[in-house]
Amino acid sequence: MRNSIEKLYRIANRKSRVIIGLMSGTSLDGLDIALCRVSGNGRETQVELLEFATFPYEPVFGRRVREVFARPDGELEKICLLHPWIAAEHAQMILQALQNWNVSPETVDLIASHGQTVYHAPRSFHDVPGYPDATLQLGDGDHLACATGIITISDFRQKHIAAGGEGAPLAPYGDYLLFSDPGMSRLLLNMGGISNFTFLPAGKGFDAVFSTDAGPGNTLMDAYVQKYFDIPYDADAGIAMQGQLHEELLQNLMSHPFFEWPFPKTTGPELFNLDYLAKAMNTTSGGDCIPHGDVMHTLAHFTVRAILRSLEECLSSDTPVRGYVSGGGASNPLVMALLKEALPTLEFTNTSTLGLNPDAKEAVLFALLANEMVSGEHHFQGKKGYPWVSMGKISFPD
Ligand SMILES: Nc1ncnc2c1ncn2[C@@H]1O[C@H](COP(=O)(O)OP(=O)(O)OP(=O)(O)O)[C@@H](O)[C@H]1O
Ligand SMILES: CC(=O)N[C@H]1[C@@H]2OC[C@@H](O2)[C@@H](O)[C@@H]1O[C@H](C)C(=O)O
Repeated sequence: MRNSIEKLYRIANRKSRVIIGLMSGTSLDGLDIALCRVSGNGRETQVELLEFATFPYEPVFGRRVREVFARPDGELEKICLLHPWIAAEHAQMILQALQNWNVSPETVDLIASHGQTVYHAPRSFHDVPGYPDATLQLGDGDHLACATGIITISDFRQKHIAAGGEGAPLAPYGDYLLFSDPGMSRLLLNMGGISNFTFLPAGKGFDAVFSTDAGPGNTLMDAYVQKYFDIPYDADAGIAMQGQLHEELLQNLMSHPFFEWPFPKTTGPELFNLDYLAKAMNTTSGGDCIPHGDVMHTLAHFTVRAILRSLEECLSSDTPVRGYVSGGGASNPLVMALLKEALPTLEFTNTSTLGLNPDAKEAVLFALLANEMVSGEHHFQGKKGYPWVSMGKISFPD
């Protein structure tokens, strides 16, 4: 153990570290693996993305995780079995990726593993008296460390909650370290299963940052076409484009108290799922016979309307700001067209114009959080819901 601590101390004191960042999202499509060279820390952090790949999951992964994913009745034994099993699956993918890249595991200093969120329950959602905000990610760090021989930092979200946050979004930490700009306010919008964004006011400190989950990104559209078309997602919004907006359904979708909850707030497929859609359709006149294309078109509007509702909190029409999108929703032409229509003065590009592959952004985030955990020297001024703390648990291979 002493050797491991001494090794970690040496890693912490080096000018740069080789860190593998991992992210597995709510679409359960695959594991993002980002091999990074991270230099410095705090606002002096520099990241070089050496390699990136998304390793697609075998169907068995999605099948097994979905037995508990976002389900309040998830069976304890399945959750227990998934924790080491997901870690073993991820370890195998990491070792395969390193082999593909001709990189020896011995040259990797740290793994930074988000794991797989299976349940996210902020108090505003679970509403169980006497219980705190809570979240659960599976894929145990000790198993990852033993299987790869690499010191592993994992389970980042627990410390965020312990220090006063809701466990998410964590993107603002990485966004602030890498992308805050003295001369231009920036909006980093991630449209994955759930949409979340970070607003970085020009030249301001971390305490001026605004970040929140906004609502469903792709998760409802994906779930709908998976159920009615047996396809993973509506590629290029082909189905949605054939439909039209059903205004009353959109109003009903937007009527949930979530959209009035105070900021920052977090959510997940625990709330935004097909039951949520069914309830909205049941309260819509003729809701049981809305054509699939109209439902999908309306869900695209829902994704954008939810984002706009949260943006009202931090953007005014005369705020000069540059927008950068990430997440698969950025590939949805209908969502992007509706965004641009609603925000005509906000030019959206993606983080590749800032030197970071948008597909790798979330995995790189966890590499940054691990870097701050082991080598960070700065405690930036946080604010309610955004504590600046070291996040993650350390697992040694021996
Ligand atoms: N060409 C496309 N047209 C429409 N939608 C697309 C396209 N490509 C990707 N998507 C959407 O992006 C999703 C995958 O993106 P991403 O990996 O960001 O989601 P995610 O893993 O759920 O992210 P997160 O974990 O942040 O929620 C797909 O399920 C789909 O909804
Ligand atoms: C509990 C959880 O896994 N939340 C995810 C999810 O996916 C997007 C959004 O909801 C975000 O809050 C978060 O992930 C990103 C990486 C974050 O923490 O910033």
